[in-house]
Amino acid sequence: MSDKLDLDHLRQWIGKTTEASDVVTKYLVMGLRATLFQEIGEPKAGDAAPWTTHWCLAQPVFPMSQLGPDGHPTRGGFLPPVPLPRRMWAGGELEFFDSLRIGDEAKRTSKIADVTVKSGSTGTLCFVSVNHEVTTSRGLAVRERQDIVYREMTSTQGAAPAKAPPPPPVAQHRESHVSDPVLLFRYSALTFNGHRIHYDRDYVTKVEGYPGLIFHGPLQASFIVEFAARLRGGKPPKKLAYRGVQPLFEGSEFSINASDKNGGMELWTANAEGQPTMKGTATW
Ligand SMILES: C/C(=C\C(=O)SCCNC(=O)CCNC(=O)[C@H](O)C(C)(C)COP(=O)(O)OP(=O)(O)OC[C@H]1O[C@@H](n2cnc3c(N)ncnc32)[C@H](O)[C@@H]1OP(=O)(O)O)C(=O)O
Repeated sequence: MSDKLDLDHLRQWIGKTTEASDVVTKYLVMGLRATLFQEIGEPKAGDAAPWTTHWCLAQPVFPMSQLGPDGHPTRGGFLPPVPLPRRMWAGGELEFFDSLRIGDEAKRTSKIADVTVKSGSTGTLCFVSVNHEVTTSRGLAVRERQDIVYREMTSTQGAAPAKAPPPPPVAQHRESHVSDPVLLFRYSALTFNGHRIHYDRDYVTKVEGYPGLIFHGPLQASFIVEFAARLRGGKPPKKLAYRGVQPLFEGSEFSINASDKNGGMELWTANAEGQPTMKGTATW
């Protein structure tokens, strides 16, 4: 475990809150629909936005001088100053109560819920969980827990996997697309997310040691939510718990998969080899 991690200090951030609000616009909805491979249409005031539109709203805006080396705002403001260099979106839980609609003013309240340190197969991991609630004039729209993970640099990060992966799972429902850097750029722009691992190939390969640009966790979760809702006649899951299990890299086919289970669904995104990259369990 990293000796630089002062968990007692980092846990002083638990309970810290912040609020922000934003308006759902027609062009945001069109841009997100296009990025999620949906029909763009000509949306008008009052029309429902994609279910995870809240991730595009009221994102933190900082001057360039206050960004860290990874392109995110310097840590130690709302988020604790975790001294591990590689940030990832680990997973979370989403609950949907109402759609966001064009013209809505949405208010998000956020609270640091937990900070923990674990020892993973890839080294020391520091998880920061943030609870968010998004409301409109009609009431609560989305409640979520977002888990961010910070990883250390390891000398083996570029190494080949130690053992062969299991056979890929077979899905009852499957949709596939081809990814490219434009898709990732579009999602970074829609979410005002400056994280370099999504668009700066030199940085992601030479500094963070991954083999290529990385799909955003929330983009994969958005595909999962929209796929689940489509398979259930437009109704989003009441609850989706999801976890990124390995990075999904640019430049190849990827798929969104679902199988019915216990009245709900198991859903996952998968890479070109069919191996899951994000797994979720949805209930209605
Ligand atoms: C936006 C945005 C950033 C991004 O979008 S980054 C891209 C999306 N995210 C990913 O691609 C993450 C994919 N996942 C991984 O690379 C690995 O799963 C990860 C997170 C590095 C962990 O792998 P390990 O093999 O090191 O971990 P273990 O499986 O050995 O587990 C150790 C303990 O940690 C818990 N854990 C593991 N993964 C998760 C997870 N995703 N969420 C929550 N907890 C996790 C696991 O249960 C073990 O816990 P124990 O209590 O059992 O010890 C942006 O930055 O804005």
